[in-house]
Amino acid sequence: MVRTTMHEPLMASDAALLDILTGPQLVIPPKDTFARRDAALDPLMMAAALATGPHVTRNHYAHDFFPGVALPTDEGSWDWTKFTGQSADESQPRKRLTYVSRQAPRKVKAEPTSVEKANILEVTPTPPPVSADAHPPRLSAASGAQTQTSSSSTLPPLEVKCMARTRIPTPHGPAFLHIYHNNRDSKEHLAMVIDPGQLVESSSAMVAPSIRSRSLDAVWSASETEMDRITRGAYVGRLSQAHQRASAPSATRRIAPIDNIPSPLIRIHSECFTGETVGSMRCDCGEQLDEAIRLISQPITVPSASPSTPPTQIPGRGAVVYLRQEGRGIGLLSKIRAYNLQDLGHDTVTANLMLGHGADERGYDIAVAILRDLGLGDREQGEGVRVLTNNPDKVQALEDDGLRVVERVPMIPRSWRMRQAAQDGTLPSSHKHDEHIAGATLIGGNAVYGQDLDKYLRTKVLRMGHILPLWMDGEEDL
Ligand SMILES: Nc1nc2c(ncn2[C@@H]2O[C@H](COP(=O)(O)OP(=O)(O)OP(=O)(O)O)[C@@H](O)[C@H]2O)c(=O)[nH]1
Repeated sequence: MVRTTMHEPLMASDAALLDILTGPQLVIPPKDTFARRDAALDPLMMAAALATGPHVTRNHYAHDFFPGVALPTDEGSWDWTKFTGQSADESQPRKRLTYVSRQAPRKVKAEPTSVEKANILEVTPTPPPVSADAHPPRLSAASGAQTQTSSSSTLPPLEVKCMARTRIPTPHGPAFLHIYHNNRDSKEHLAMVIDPGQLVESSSAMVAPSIRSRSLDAVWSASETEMDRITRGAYVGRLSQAHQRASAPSATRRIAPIDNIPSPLIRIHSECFTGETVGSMRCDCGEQLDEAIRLISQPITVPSASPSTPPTQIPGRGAVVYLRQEGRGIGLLSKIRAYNLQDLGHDTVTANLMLGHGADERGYDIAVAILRDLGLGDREQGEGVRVLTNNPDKVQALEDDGLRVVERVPMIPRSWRMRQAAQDGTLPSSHKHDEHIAGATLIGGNAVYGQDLDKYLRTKVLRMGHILPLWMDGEEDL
């Protein structure tokens, strides 16, 4: 990779560059250390070096060189500062390097390193101006939503900013996908806002307040045009060739709960590539994402104030916040390793512990900040929320991070609900075989049954305290 041509021998400067990239310490060499060759390779390599190493946060995947390892706990493999390349026995050859990607466990990286602290302190006081097409590393306090809580006193207040929003038609109805940036990690966390009332152009038709991002609707720069705003999604009504109206910045306002209208329904969902993208039945994540969008999209019946007037129906409203914390925060690589341990007979909690991780390493402060930006669940201003989850620890964590939760709404696995209905004799015969449809955990799918899935659901109830009536052995066959 370092050679300029296939047959050219490794130059001294190449070797020095390689040492920097693979060495135990990140040392930035003085300018002009290396003789310039023929390509923009050095800046690229230096960028690669800067993007790895001890300053990565726990949310970054680190791509770097290590001795080949079997388990992440071996040889301090997550901690490249421990690797010297030298064997204890000087007569032995240097250890061979392999190229790997991994994520440090939360408990190790939650405390920022000195380099991280320096970066944070250096950038935060003077945030760069934000333009519609720029992706700023830090956010402007004027347009970003801040949380009051900070996981560490050394970190600046958490800020999130919605960079773009667009309409997504789903099998359950329309939604607005919002992409968020934040000043804690480099991931693009998402929010699916379900509020089809917003697609109606006349505001008089809206009964409930619109769920809109304050940071998206804010003015980002004096020079931004109406087209800049519309392109990033700061528009009202439904966008079409005939209708293009930019939104006005929304002042921070108190959204009072409206009489009789239930608080918005929300779900905080953590990324699961296997369950959501390839329909893995080792977990229920794909189904839960789909079920959350379906449940939030259900029309809401609003009882009338007087017994003589019939109830009215309004469109469903709420949001799914989608956090990029794969595998309960341990990352896809560790999750895949955990699956192999599960195939050896361990359950998901034990497998995590065997790999040196906690049972659950997720955090919810970014989700709470995103909801606050959407005017949801804010203790001071905004509506309380009803949260779709079976996990009482998640509710507690959300409340600790400042979310106003007014109700926990359970999510019953579709296969358990269907088997219950079959047992009660209330299952329509046309549904009898639906739960075996291949790939049915994917969006818009149906109930699906599998032994791995059942084992996972039972672990959640028996080992993780999820609040679900347990479907007992021997009752699974329809
Ligand atoms: N470590 C690990 N993570 C898993 C496994 N299966 C699914 N996940 C991850 O678990 C996360 C979902 O968390 P769950 O524990 O299923 O559910 P929850 O979010 O705590 O609770 P609910 O709100 O009721 O769904 C996703 O990020 C998945 O990628 C597994 O076997 N091991």
